[in-house]
Amino acid sequence: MATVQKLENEIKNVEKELIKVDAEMEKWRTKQRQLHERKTELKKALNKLKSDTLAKVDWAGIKYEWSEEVEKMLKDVFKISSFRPKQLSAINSTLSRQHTIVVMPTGAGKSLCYQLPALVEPGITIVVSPLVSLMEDQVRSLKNKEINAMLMTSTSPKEETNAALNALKDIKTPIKLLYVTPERLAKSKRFMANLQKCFSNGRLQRIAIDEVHCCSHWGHDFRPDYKYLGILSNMFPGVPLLGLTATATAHVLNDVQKMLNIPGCLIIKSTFNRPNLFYKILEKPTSNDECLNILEKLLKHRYKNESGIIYTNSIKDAEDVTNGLRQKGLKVGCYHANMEAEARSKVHIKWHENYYQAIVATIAFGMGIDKPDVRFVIHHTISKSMENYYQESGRAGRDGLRGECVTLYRMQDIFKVSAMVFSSVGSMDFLYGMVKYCLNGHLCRRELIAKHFDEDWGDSDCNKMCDVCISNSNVTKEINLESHCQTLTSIIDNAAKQDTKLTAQKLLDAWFLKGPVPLRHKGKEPPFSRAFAEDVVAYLLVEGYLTEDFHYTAYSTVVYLKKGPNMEAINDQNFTLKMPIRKYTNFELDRPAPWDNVIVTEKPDTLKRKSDVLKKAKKSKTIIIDD
Ligand SMILES: Nc1ncnc2c1ncn2[C@@H]1O[C@H](COP(=O)(O)OP(=O)(O)OP(=O)(O)O)[C@@H](O)[C@H]1O
Repeated sequence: MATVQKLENEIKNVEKELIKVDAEMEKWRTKQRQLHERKTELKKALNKLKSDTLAKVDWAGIKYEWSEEVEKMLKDVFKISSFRPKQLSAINSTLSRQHTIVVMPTGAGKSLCYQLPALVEPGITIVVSPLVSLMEDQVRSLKNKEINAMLMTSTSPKEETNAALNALKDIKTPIKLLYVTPERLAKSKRFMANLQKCFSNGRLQRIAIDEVHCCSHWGHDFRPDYKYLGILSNMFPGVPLLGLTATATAHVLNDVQKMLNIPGCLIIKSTFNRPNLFYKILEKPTSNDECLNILEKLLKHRYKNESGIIYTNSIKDAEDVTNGLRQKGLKVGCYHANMEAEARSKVHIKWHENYYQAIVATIAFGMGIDKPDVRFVIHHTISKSMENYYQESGRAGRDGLRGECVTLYRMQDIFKVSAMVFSSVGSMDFLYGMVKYCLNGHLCRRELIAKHFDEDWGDSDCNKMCDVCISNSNVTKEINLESHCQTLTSIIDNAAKQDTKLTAQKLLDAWFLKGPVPLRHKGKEPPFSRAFAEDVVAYLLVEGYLTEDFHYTAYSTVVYLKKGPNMEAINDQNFTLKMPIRKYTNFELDRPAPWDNVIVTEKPDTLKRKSDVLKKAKKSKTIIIDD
């Protein structure tokens, strides 16, 4: 008969067994996780190999049965004398029925890559586009070229929707391109049924997906509706998909291929270097008035009579800066998401027609800006990622003439942005990428941008078109941060003992022996300015020696600083940490920018466009042709 003792012993034995089983299971779970990770890595490597192999084909160099027709259409219909880099490769690959993703910077001419093939073959090209105004612009411009194109959105009048739906079924329709929003494409049963009909009639030529990065959570513009597009490759076998984007990071491209179900597809990537853009980081003053003074000088002198954009990171800032500049007699318009569509459109038009010298906008002013003569893009606050920065600053100089991209940077803005973005996945890494770009004072800014887009910069030349290269300094000075890390650690630990959290400003105060006495450290003041100390704090943050700690209050999010995971290393005997020292280079606010330093980004054989550029560059003295 079981005794209490016996049962208790057995329970103990079972518990011991369970511990063993748990340990064993944990081992297998780890093994399972590792295998999954390895499988994902291998799949990625396989897809990359497939993409790389396809990319080795000389798509532009081969003569195809359609080559003559393509050349003829280019000249006769589009009135363009020659292709820009990678356009012909993209056209030939999609006409060869390859699933292709085209990655080109803004304004490089992605639309031609699907508009021209649409005319070479019978049937219809579907163009999925996220923005109605963009679609309207394109359809208008196609109609001007006497190309039959239509659009279908949720707000299209009934007759237009019916006409578009009929065009899909009608084998005699003259329609060559049909633009649709992603939700129309996948959510409207009627549309899908007619598209199926178009496919079975052999008339579904290809599906172009503009702004294809919207498929990816990692993109700067994720749109949930894009996820429906994953069904297309299975539903319409043999119909090539052509994704187009200006976003080139490996993460995004990988995601897009996965979402569209076209792993290992051909990726055609053109360079992200915009040789005509000058990049500059400008020290942002602490007071709003001083900041407005800088903007005033820039608009009244450096950018006198020139057109541009000032990006802010909040609606309030956009309104304040607009009002501030208006009080100084400048003609600027304000643009943000809280305005009615009609008011936004009015501001856009006034800017387009150069009534406003500048538009002061949040990032709501984004896709579809096609003003060629934007001479300056000023970031009043840093962007939330390099990706965003490239897109936003890239709106300058679309005509190939000099454009200036000026970013006002100061440490405090990091926290303004992080408090807004910290809850979304990966956002802090994106933001820190942007901060690293601002803190950089020794590498060419173009090189950093190229690295961000996984592009090989090699020995390419910036032509002194960034503040780092113009400074002419080849020597990088560094500062040792070990002792400063010790001091900051002691301040943070001491505050924690007193149950006090430190914002960046409080941390700096304590470091400079200011603020509440109990929080100050026992040593000396740092041997440099507060502005330099801000750089040190920002550097330690982006390198993981400090970390942000977010706390909600009723009205806002407060950002405190605490020790980051890498701060542990200060206890190692061999710990060293050096920070490259940067200086803000000279930048004349009171004199016109050197507009005569013109860089023509076109290939020399694009004569028409080059001559356009030359005509516009009345003031030009130096023309550098980029071959
Ligand atoms: N080969 C070419 N030669 C001269 N001009 C061209 C060529 N290809 C396109 N363009 C012109 O360049 C301008 C920009 O083209 P497009 O709008 O297609 O750019 P995009 O890459 O789609 O830019 P975004 O990403 O901003 O939409 C258009 O005015 C277009 O007519």
